[in-house]
Amino acid sequence: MNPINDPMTWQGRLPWPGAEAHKHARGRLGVVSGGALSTGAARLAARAGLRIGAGLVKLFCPPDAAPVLAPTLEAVMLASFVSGDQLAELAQPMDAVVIGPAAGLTDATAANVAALARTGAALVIDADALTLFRDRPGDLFACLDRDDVLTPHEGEFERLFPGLLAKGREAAAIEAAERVGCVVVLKGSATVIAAPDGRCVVNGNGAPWLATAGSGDVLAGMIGGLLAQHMDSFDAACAAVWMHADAAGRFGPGLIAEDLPGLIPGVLAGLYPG
Ligand SMILES: NC(=O)C1=CN([C@@H]2O[C@H](COP(=O)(O)OP(=O)(O)OC[C@H]3O[C@@H](n4cnc5c(N)ncnc54)[C@H](OP(=O)(O)O)[C@@H]3O)[C@@H](O)[C@H]2O)[C@@H](O)CC1
Ligand SMILES: Nc1ncnc2c1ncn2[C@@H]1O[C@H](COP(=O)(O)OP(=O)(O)O)[C@@H](O)[C@H]1O
Repeated sequence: MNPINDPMTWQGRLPWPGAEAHKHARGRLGVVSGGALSTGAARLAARAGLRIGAGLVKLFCPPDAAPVLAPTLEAVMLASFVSGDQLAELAQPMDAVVIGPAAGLTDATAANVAALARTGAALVIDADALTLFRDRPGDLFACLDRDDVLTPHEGEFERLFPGLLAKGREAAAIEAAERVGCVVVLKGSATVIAAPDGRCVVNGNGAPWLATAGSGDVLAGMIGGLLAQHMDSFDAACAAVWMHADAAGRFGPGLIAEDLPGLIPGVLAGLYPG
């Protein structure tokens, strides 16, 4: 049995802006959007990344999505790309990038993952960017390094690591993290967070209100927002998972994913040492 995800273990390493902070110094987060009919998930992730403290958040979208996204955005910035190479160019200045939420199960998404892996950004790989590699998981694993974070639910985990869940969720997450060489967040009512060096914790403040469409997209943005602020990937995953659940618990019945980013300031205030 691995330890419970205890804020005491990461609270002291949460990133807070110093007096001399400016937005670029706080950390830049990119989020890749799907096409015109699939922009909501990336917007949820982007807003969450901004709320958790990334100084600048930019959505990267295919050209058809730009006129859909532009009228919906305020603080979140926007740029469009036509190829993986162009996405990599846009992502080059980013400290972290989230890809997967409603990205599309397409060759273009696979090419975008490979292109992002060529940048220095830490990656959060979620949803479609996991599922699309079900028949060729090695192609995804070749793109990863130890700063990156995979965020599968059990269905997505089984697609990448067939049969591994039979060992139990904790053992499965630990073995998966060792295999891929990055942090694995196996989501569920008791989310397991495992690092390639064998660290593993189980989240204990899970709230069933999170069982609602889009809540995983918000979590991906929260992890990305902490990675963008140069938090260690395992700490970032642990902190985001706990804060995500704490936010849901504060709201309770009726929660929808759109509510979560606006609850982050209250959660942060409870952790702020100042
Ligand atoms: N606002 C937006 O725009 C949103 C957009 N979204 C985007 O939509 C796209 C498709 O999303 P999706 O939900 O259809 O895909 P996925 O979650 O793979 O489910 C497929 C099947 O997997 C299975 N399954 C097994 N275990 C499971 C588990 N623990 N949790 C969940 N499922 C589990 C289950 O099979 P079943 O149990 O029904 O047999 C299920 O039917 C994707 O791009 C996503 O990012 C969403 O994020 C929502 C908000
Ligand atoms: N019963 C539950 N108790 C606690 N957390 C849950 C429960 N069900 C889902 N969650 C959390 O909600 C999120 C759902 O993410 P995901 O399945 O990726 O949804 P989506 O793709 O709709 O965003 C995960 O963080 C998961 O841990």
